[in-house]
Amino acid sequence: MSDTAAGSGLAAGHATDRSAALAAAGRLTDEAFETPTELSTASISDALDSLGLPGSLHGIGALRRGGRIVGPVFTVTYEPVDATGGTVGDFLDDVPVGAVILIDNAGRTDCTVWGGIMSEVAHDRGVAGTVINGTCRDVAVATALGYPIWSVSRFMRTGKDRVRVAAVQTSVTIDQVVVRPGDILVADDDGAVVVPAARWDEIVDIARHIDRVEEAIVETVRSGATLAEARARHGYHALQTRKDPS
Ligand SMILES: O=C([O-])CC(=O)C(=O)O
Ligand SMILES: [Mg+2]
Repeated sequence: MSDTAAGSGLAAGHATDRSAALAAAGRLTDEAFETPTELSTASISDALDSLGLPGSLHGIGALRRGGRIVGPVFTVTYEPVDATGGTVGDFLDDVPVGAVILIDNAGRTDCTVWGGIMSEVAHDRGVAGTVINGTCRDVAVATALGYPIWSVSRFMRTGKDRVRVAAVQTSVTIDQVVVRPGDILVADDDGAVVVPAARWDEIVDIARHIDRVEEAIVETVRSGATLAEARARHGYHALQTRKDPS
């Protein structure tokens, strides 16, 4: 058990080494995974558009402003239960350090799949954040911790006796976006977007190019051009236009 796990009083055997944890989370290792701090979900979404790739998770928004996460996805799928016995959070002991938990409860908003105890534990263990196709509660706890959450909504009725974990680390489909364990999720004030792990470097390069062009447009306007002139000069409209159908 590492010092970190000991210090937070967590169970022995929990993955605390980042490289091993990332490898366990999916197909990526630390070395293969650059995490640029500057790229926005908007730039990444435009980069995906330019390649004809899906990835933007429509309907899922930031619980509070100012959060930003980048990390490999640990997927969790929930299903409804008719009788008692279902619960939430059974998977949390297995989530590696640095992973982003992506929970698919089919967009259900009448009962939770995340709450304050889970925020406390995930925060202590160094989980990057939680993205939920569904709802969560105990938002004040997450806010006090600074633990970042993106979800469809917030609502206080528990998922206990209403849902249960059906699968972990299998592909999930959210808003027609197929997400595989180990794909890279980026989330900020504009929402959450997922990039296939194998396309990450390519998407990062394109997103950086888009950022540079957009900065040049603003500079061009500040130098005296009209917005129309600046956009035309730098090819603004075509930035995200599909160029390489795949
Ligand atoms: O029932 C839930 O949503 C879980 C919960 O409150 C918690 O983890 O504190
Ligand atoms: Mg609670």
